[in-house]
Amino acid sequence: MVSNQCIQLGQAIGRIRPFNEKMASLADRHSDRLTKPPGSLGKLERMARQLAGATGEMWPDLSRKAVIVMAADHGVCAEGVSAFPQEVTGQMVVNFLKGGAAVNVLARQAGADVYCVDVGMKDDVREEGLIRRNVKRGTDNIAAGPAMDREEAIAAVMAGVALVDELAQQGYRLFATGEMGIGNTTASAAVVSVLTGLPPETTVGRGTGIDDAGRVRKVEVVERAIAVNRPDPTDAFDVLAKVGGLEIAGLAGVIIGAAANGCPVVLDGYISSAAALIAKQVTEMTLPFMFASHLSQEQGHAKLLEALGLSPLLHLDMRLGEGTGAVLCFSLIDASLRLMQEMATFESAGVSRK
Ligand SMILES: Cc1cc2ncn([C@H]3O[C@H](COP(=O)(O)O)[C@@H](O)[C@H]3O)c2cc1C
Ligand SMILES: O=C(O)c1cccnc1
Repeated sequence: MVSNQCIQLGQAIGRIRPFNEKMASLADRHSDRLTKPPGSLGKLERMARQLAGATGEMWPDLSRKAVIVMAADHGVCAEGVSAFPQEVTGQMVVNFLKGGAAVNVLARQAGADVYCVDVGMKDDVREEGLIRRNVKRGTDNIAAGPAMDREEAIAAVMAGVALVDELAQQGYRLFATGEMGIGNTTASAAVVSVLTGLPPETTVGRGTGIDDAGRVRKVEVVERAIAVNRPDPTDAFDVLAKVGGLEIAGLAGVIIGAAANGCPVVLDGYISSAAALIAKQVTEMTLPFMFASHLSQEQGHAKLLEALGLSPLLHLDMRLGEGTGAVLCFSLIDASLRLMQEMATFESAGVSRK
């Protein structure tokens, strides 16, 4: 039976417009008329091209910006895969809502709003400002069986799509992906291993800072999760349901939703990029809307970005998550658009060229 959620997801995918090559070429042409050697602004120029092609506008107004922090818990924490206890997820969510986390500070600096979503937290947090879209009170332990069922995975994806639809209605045009979920680098590594074929030895990192022995255990846990669940790498929802997480699913939905609304979406670190791999698997049409913000210190992130065909803008040795790296790149996107709009051309400034 095809559920209502599946139909809505199909409709969202159907709304994604293909990359506008004509607008991208116009952006390139304009860029080459500006008072600089062609290509000398590097990725800032390529960004302007991609923004034009993705939005279908030469000068998109991306002044309204939102970072969506999807929060969820992970049953796999029972295997001792994180350096922090599970209750930190809920405690950090309260911190986000009070404005005290790193992502809040960086969002204030970037002129962006933070939206925190309970898509799968274990605790029923009722703090003011929390967007309550709980699909399941934490995943089950992926080392012993599936994280969730397929319907729950699709419902979490749709929670992300629907939220972006709402925010786009309110005028937001630029999104960043963020997350909070103790244990989520383990689920992300499992998703990445299944979808890329890379062994867990390559995709498993230290997350919040586990030691060598902890990492050996984490690799073994991811190997077991894949062996026990046997997810189908050609079926993104099977992968999400068997070895994923509710925030990873929610963020895949945010990415699909952004694309459906013609809005660029800036990816944060490892977990966000794992969600992007899911979105890419659902439809490659999401790819032109994605920007990779930074290269996380988390092992495997470089290979994951390679699998997405994306090149990170920043190398800051960060390994936090929450959306921090993505929000930092909002100012680079603003810079790219501003250069395109405000720089003089060779003609207008009377600067010679051959
Ligand atoms: C205080 C604190 C704030 C955080 N903000 C993001 N994360 C990050 O750490 C978690 C993933 O690492 P692991 O898989 O090792 O648990 C996620 O919640 C992620 O967003 C945090 C972690 C902690 C402890
Ligand atoms: O890259 C990330 O997103 C990350 C890395 C470590 C811990 N939490 C998040």
